[in-house]
Amino acid sequence: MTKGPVDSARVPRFAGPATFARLPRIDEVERADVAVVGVPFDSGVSYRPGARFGPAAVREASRLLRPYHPGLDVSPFERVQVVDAGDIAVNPFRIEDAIESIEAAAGAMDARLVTIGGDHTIALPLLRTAARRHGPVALLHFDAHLDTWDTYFDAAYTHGTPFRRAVEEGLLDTEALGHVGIRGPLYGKKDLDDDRRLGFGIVTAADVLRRGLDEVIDALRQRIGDRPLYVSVDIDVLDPAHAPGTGTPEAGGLTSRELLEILRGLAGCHLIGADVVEVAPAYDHAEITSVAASHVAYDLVSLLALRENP
Ligand SMILES: N=C(N)NCCCC(=O)O
Ligand SMILES: [Zn+2]
Ligand SMILES: [Zn+2]
Repeated sequence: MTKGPVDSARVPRFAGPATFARLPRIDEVERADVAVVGVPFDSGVSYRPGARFGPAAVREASRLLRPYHPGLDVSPFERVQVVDAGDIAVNPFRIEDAIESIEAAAGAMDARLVTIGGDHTIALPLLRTAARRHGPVALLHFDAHLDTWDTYFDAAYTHGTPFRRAVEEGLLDTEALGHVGIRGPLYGKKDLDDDRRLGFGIVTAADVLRRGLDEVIDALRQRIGDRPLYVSVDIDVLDPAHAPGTGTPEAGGLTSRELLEILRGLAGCHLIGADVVEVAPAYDHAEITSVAASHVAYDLVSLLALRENP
């Protein structure tokens, strides 16, 4: 038996403090299979700040989630024990310190994680934890941006650089790396050459439109196979119409429907962990972005729940 969310037929969903999907806190259960954890950290951003408030906004927006996922035909909270593990509290003034704390805290959690950011810097320590458990992992990275740049103002650890660092540290299986949703101006053509050299394949936002979802999903599944897979979702992969509340918005992005369908197309893959990052509520309107992020997180939890044996 699992302990599920607060019953919204008995306690109105707008009452009480918000845990993700109104799930129990980690201290309310004996063990957890899947934990949703927040990382309120945004000291690695290059433009608009504010993703430190992402975890709280996504939890608020997640009050309306319901326990059965018809697209994947699964009741994730019955199938496995899902909890809200609260926030990892990290140093907002020293990025390297914060990265170490995230790595330590994530490594100490005995559950598969869906992490809510926070800016994209946090993917690096999360990938370190994933690689320590599984060896180099396959990565699907949903984002408008490559995030394989080298440095900003000589800083190596920023939200534009986590995946270059991850390749350099040997955390990723370079046979199985994909970006999805890439678009927008770059600093130069070299950005793409560097990215390719690191091992990444790119499905652009235009590819999603032109090739269509089924073909894109097939190609991604072929590239990943049954390797241990980490999924990192920068909410700016969505068009600013679908996610205005983010720090580095780019026109011409995916719809939330497209993103959710691609995620559902990964059913059965060997997902081992995931994050949803870059929700900056101060730029949001009517919870558009945090609602989208809460559904993305729900789909990721559902994908993890589908595969009971991690
Ligand atoms: N990871 C996100 N969201 N953005 C990276 C943008 C880096 C830049 O300002 O060029
Ligand atoms: Zn981005
Ligand atoms: Zn990013």
